[in-house]
Amino acid sequence: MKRLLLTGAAGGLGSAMRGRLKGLAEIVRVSDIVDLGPVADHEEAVVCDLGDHSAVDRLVAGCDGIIHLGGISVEDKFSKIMNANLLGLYNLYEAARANGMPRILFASSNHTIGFYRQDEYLDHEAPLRPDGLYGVSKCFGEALARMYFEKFGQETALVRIGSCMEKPKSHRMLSTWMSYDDFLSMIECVFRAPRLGCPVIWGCSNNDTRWWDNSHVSYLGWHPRDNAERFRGEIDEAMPKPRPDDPIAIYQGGPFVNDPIFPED
Ligand SMILES: NC(=O)C1=CN([C@@H]2O[C@H](COP(=O)(O)OP(=O)(O)OC[C@H]3O[C@@H](n4cnc5c(N)ncnc54)[C@H](O)[C@@H]3O)[C@@H](O)[C@H]2O)C=CC1
Ligand SMILES: O=C(O)[C@H]1OC(=O)[C@H](O)[C@@H](O)[C@@H]1O
Repeated sequence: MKRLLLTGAAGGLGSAMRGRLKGLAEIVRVSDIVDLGPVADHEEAVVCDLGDHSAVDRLVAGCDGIIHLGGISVEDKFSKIMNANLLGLYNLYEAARANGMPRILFASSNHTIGFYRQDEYLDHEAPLRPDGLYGVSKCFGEALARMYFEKFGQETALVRIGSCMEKPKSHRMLSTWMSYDDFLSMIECVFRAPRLGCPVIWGCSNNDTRWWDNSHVSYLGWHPRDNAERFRGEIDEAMPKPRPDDPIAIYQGGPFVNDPIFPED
């Protein structure tokens, strides 16, 4: 691919993935609302608010693929979520429609289904059960992407990321963790597949205690290799196991189920 757009490139996951995308495209266009730091030879940097329609149109122009990580990534005031995750998504899909419909990988979240219990095993057809306004915004993103697929043929991978970070940080994340290497191999599969469609993909590694079934996307050939189980001893030593009646230990969304609705100023 000639030019791949990475939004949210200054964030936690964006900064971790940024350097790993070099082999995927000749140019990686990295974007965020904040400064992007030093720019490598194969990169071009664009500072842009996802809520700005014409700026997003310029951002997407000339791109052959989009990894969309930008947005509010935890529970927050609705006004903040609305700009980045609702208006921002609409702007991104309209820009894609106007610019040749590049394939999109959308960073959705396990918080679309956070109110399922940890003893339930889900497939992609499980009805949505978001655990907060942030989760609702990811449900919106998935629905918007689906509509652009049905109406216009725009392809998107709806990646319900569990916990993508260097290593799991809690007992819950022994189930939800996805390693950076596994995310990278998923990205490669998504952009190399001859046909993608608009599937939900559960974003977790090959964890012994995972809760999600990806068999419906076996056609993508993604085989996550890491397993959070190797961190169990470390987690057991670092923190007590939550009590079984603690919502953190009951619900797939973990601590997010306890978040309040944050008031506007
Ligand atoms: N890291 C994880 O385990 C998970 C991440 N995700 C999703 O993956 C994406 C990346 O996650 P993280 O890197 O952890 O989050 P993060 O909060 O570190 O990064 C998000 C980036 O989006 C940028 N951003 C926020 N509002 C913006 C706007 N209006 N215009 C342009 N950029 C804006 C922020 O400046 C930030 O750099 C997010 O969409 C998040 O919802 C979903 C599930 C789990
Ligand atoms: O559930 C989780 O662990 C993750 O889910 C998310 O959607 C968040 O963006 C991330 O900050 C959390 O760590």
